[in-house]
Amino acid sequence: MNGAGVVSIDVKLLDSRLGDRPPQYASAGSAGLDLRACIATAMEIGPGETVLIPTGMAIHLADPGLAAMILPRSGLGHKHGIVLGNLVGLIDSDYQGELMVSTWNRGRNAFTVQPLERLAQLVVVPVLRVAFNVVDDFAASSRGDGGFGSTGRS
Ligand SMILES: O=c1ccn([C@H]2C[C@H](O)[C@@H](COP(=O)(O)OP(=O)(O)OP(=O)(O)O)O2)c(=O)[nH]1
Repeated sequence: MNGAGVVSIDVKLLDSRLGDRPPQYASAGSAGLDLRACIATAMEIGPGETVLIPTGMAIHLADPGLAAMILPRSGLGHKHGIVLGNLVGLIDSDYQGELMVSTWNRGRNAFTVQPLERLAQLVVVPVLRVAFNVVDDFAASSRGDGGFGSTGRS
């Protein structure tokens, strides 16, 4: 991490249309980096259809203490029903292949993705890796095994 709290990540730009500029944060407070649809021509996605769309870039997080998540863009999801077929894409720190966006049209109308359209966003997050300690009983907690609405609706 550099002095500005920024983590340096290796990136390969696989599509010449991206030039030599990797995605940039849109504002000082942005958490996500927009991923573009690196498709040759406009692509119609019918209602209920899911297609795998390449982003033209690969990253190598390298540090097992990092992961990245591909998340939907809220405007596309809310207005057009364009979300992710896997709901969230999890990018492992040792993955070096092209980032792909499983693009699901959960809406009622066809949607046409344009070449280089900003389709989804990438968020890099810290990861805690754990070692499991197998036990017969847990130390008591106030919740115990209550879940799935055990505290009521409101
Ligand atoms: O939306 C996604 C999700 C995953 N990946 C890449 C990065 C990730 O590290 C790799 C494997 O993802 P995951 O472990 O979720 O896939 P899997 O279905 O469990 O396959 P595998 O057996 O390859 O792990 O695929 C993407 O490019 N986009």
